[in-house]
Amino acid sequence: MRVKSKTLTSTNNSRRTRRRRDNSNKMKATLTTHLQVQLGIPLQKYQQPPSSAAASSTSNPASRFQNLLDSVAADTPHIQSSPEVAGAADVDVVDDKDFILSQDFFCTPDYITPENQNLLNSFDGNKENAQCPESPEKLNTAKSKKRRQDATDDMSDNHLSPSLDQLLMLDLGTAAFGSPQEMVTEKMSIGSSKSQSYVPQSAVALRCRVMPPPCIQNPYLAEASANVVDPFRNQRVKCADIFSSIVGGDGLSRYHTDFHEIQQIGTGNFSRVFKVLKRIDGCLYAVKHSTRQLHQDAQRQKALMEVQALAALGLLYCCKVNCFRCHENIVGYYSSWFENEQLYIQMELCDCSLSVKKLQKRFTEPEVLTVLHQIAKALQYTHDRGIAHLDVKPDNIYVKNGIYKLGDFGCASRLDQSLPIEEGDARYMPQEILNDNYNHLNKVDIFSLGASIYELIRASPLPESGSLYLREGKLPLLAGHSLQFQNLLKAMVDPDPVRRPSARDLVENPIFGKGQKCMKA
Ligand SMILES: Nc1ncnc2c1ncn2[C@@H]1O[C@H](COP(=O)(O)OP(=O)(O)OP(=O)(O)O)[C@@H](O)[C@H]1O
Ligand SMILES: [Mg+2]
Repeated sequence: MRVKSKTLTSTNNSRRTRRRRDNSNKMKATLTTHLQVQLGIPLQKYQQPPSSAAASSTSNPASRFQNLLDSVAADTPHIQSSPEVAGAADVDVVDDKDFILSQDFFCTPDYITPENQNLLNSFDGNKENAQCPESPEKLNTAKSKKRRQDATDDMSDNHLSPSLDQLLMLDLGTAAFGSPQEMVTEKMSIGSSKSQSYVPQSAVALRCRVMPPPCIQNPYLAEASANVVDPFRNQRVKCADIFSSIVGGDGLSRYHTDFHEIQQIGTGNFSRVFKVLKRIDGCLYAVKHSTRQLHQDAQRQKALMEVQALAALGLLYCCKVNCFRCHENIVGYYSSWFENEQLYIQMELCDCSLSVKKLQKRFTEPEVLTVLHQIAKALQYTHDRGIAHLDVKPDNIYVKNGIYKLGDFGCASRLDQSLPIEEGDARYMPQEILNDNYNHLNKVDIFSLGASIYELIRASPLPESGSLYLREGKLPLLAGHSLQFQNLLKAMVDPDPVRRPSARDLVENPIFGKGQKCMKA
């Protein structure tokens, strides 16, 4: 009985082994097809018959690829779902992590796929140095650290053809940010390879996705959460340095990955603005990016102030619909990032600005009253939150579907003077700010709005240095316009900022009757 039982077991085992081999072969065929599609190269040459695979040397890349296929096939759940196979004593034990890592590697997500497929071109099974990926989980910590160091050396030796191990070496696991020494090593490896190969950049950028950049306090938000605990702060700061300087190198552009550029729609003194289509949601946006590279932290921080002001104002929590919405008269803000040392800002797309040079049209009184009322509402909202725009002018007023919106918060500052003040376009600035009197920054915006409205009525640009008449509060008679309107405009450009109406006064002025409130451009 005992012998018979043994014989039966042995027969069952050999049947199981055969069935397992059949299943494995089917699985391998499927995987090969799948990998061929992923890699875009024929893989037959890397495969060997099962018998020779076992005998071949582990240093042979072809056999390592075969082993990889074997491992995946043996570890695939639907094969193991058979209790017979699952229970077989002679099944090769394959670490789950191998499968996940291998698949992660081959199914590289699109956002890290380099535009130039050099990596895949370098994947040549005939080359001695092309090694199959090895799970870092199987390596002890010391080995893992050594591999990182080795790879740094390797990259400088062979930067044009990084091996698969090098790519995997820059793992996304918990060891992503280890000791400060490791970070230094990382920085060196990035620095040395930056101009030569994009692959390390991709890998490091991936790390930065794992360890996001620092949380920056928004100075425009009164209730800014200064006490928020950031457990990764020290590590984040190091990461942010790398992030801001390397992202946007060859083949790794968030702008080009996420957006399709349609056309340039504007140019400012410091930036260019493009109409873009966001690939993932199919919607149109405006993306503004600085023309100059921002090499220094101070430059970056200054540029960021526009984003922070826009974020503090361009988002409004709407209880009715229980979501964030833009203020109707402030250009909507979506997102921002650094790329190639330039700041990118994704905004609501508007139809055009009220630039007098571009529009070349004379506004009627009802039309300018609509502009005045809507931008006064934007300013009331801005001033109520302790912020001054400081660059109100027709170029920075956009129109979308008949709604006027205030944009370009590049000069925004706090009314309490707690932030540096940089006045905007001199043509629209009142005398007091040119004399460095910053006590009534909200009234600076009122003067600039008055000067802008005056320009829209005249349909010709103000002189470069601004209108002396306006600064002295001397408004030329505006033929064909009501006295009520002319008096309001005169009050807005009063040389004494205290006597100028506030944004709230403007919004509530009886000149904007019921009809005016509903009127669109
Ligand atoms: N969201 C938008 N939708 C449509 N057009 C826009 C948008 N943002 C900017 N523009 C266009 O781009 C031009 C330049 O933009 P912006 O004023 O923000 O740049 P800037 O460099 O800060 O300008 P400035 O010279 O005023 O400092 C605007 O005058 C406008 O014509
Ligand atoms: Mg502008």
